[in-house]
Amino acid sequence: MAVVAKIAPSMLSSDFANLASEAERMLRFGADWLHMDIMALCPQPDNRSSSHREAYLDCHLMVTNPLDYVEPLAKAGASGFTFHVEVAKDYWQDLVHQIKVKGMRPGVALKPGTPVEEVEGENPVEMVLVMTVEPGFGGQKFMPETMDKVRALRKKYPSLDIEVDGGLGPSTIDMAASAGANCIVAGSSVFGAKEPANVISILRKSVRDAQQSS
Ligand SMILES: O=C(CO)[C@H](O)[C@H](O)COP(=O)(O)O
Ligand SMILES: [Fe+2]
Repeated sequence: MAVVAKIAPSMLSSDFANLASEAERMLRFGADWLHMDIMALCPQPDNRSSSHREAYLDCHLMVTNPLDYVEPLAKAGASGFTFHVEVAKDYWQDLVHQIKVKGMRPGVALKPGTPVEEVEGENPVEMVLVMTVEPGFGGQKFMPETMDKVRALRKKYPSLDIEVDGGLGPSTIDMAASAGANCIVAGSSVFGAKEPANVISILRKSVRDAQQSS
């Protein structure tokens, strides 16, 4: 069975002064997940409004000490916990275990220069995030050369969630979708659009079309 398309607007591009209503707006527009880029700020348990308590929070940890975030993020209601393998090379499998124990879905992120071999191991992750820009901020240019990694992962793991993050929008989605990505993070292309719902549906359609023609 094909993996399911998940469209995840990146809240990094949202209006931070109105985070709750921005989240609600995206869910209304058809977002499957809310992508939360965590650098220094960490959501506290009481910060979730009741209206989006059920939303899937796809947390992308861009921190050097992901282990310190397992407990607080679990308490805050994180759904997915994706950390960068580059900062946890010696203990990433143990970290995956701890994330699972806390009831979150573990994911491992790869910077553009990190090979897929870094995430092969005995304690399987539920998602691999292939960064399609250097991590750090929104609005950067998509790097097509990262698609080789998406293709290699999809070939080896037909039912793994493969996420792409950085520079995704209507003009780049077909490259990612045809390479085999099914979880699509999009910040500026969604939040900067006149009609975000249209962009979300274009992204989803591209993933579904690519799956049907593969
Ligand atoms: O992890 C990220 C940057 O490193 C983000 O998810 C970023 O917000 C993506 O934004 P855009 O879609 O505008 O490239
Ligand atoms: Fe991200």
